[in-house]
Amino acid sequence: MADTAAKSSETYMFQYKGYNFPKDTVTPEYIDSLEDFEIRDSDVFLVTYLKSGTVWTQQIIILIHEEEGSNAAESEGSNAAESDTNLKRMPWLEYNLEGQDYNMRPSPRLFTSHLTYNLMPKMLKEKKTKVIYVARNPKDAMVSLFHFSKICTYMETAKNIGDLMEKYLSGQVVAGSWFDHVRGWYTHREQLNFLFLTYEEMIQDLRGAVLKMCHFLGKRLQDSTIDRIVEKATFKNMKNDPKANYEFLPEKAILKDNGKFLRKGTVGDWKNTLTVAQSEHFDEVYRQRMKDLPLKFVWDLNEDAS
Ligand SMILES: Nc1ncnc2c1ncn2[C@@H]1O[C@H](COP(=O)(O)OS(=O)(=O)O)[C@@H](OP(=O)(O)O)[C@H]1O
Repeated sequence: MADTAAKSSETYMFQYKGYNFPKDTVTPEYIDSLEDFEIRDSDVFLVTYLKSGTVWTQQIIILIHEEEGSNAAESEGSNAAESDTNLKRMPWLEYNLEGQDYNMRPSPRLFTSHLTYNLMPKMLKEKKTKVIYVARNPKDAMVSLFHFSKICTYMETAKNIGDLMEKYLSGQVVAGSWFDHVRGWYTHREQLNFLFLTYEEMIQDLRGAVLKMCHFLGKRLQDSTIDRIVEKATFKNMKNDPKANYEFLPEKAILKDNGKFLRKGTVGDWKNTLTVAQSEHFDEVYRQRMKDLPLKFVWDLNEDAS
């Protein structure tokens, strides 16, 4: 057994305020400091649970803001911060990997976060700050995590999907429970300036999702600009986009064994991974945990949301 697999979960993460942080990436003091982090009306937060389409939506939000500048001129793209990676342009609130002083960033500041609602800056609900929350059906998010755990240096490598599933369903993985994350954000949506999207609707209608985001962000872009954003956000193009594919991260920070952040980008890959019994067990837990939330997900592109 590989060294990494033999290590226990505690070697890789620590629990703080109900959330599981990867070890050595952040301190409790920094997380505490976020409570009073000064939010601006013009800030935009993208919030997701792990493996739910974060870097994809991040690319779209960045492009919407950059292309806005080039809209009138109908140019071939924006020159704004062209050399910067998406990580630099839209950093994680909780993992300040670039060591930026967030207070010094010019508006509008774009942030990414995997945090739960209760860990976010408390000013969030007092401001007009825009929050885009993207959720993915949890079977696919778990399968994505399963593969990611094999290439991610800050995570315990999953022994097998059954073992990961037990941990996933009880929230003993990085970022804690999918159920708690979605519930925490969804139930506070009316107190926030909030757009809820799903990974699956982005797969089914990427242009429609880009338009929804433009509308929410108050950006009126020309059709040709929207087309350009959609094109730059396709799986194929993002995979080859060095500023968006996260292959720029040094191995010690995240990816090992030449692992790819953009793996498959589909809906329903769980069907290739879970046994029928595992899937039924997942469904049972899902039914219990979600029974009072009016959320529906697409689990298979040939079926309606349920
Ligand atoms: N453009 C595009 N189109 C479709 N799918 C995409 C795209 N970009 C990223 N992805 C897929 O999103 C999954 C990674 O999720 P996250 O970005 O949330 O990962 S992370 O939590 O920030 O580590 C991961 O899903 P899986 O392929 O199922 O593993 C990525 O492939």
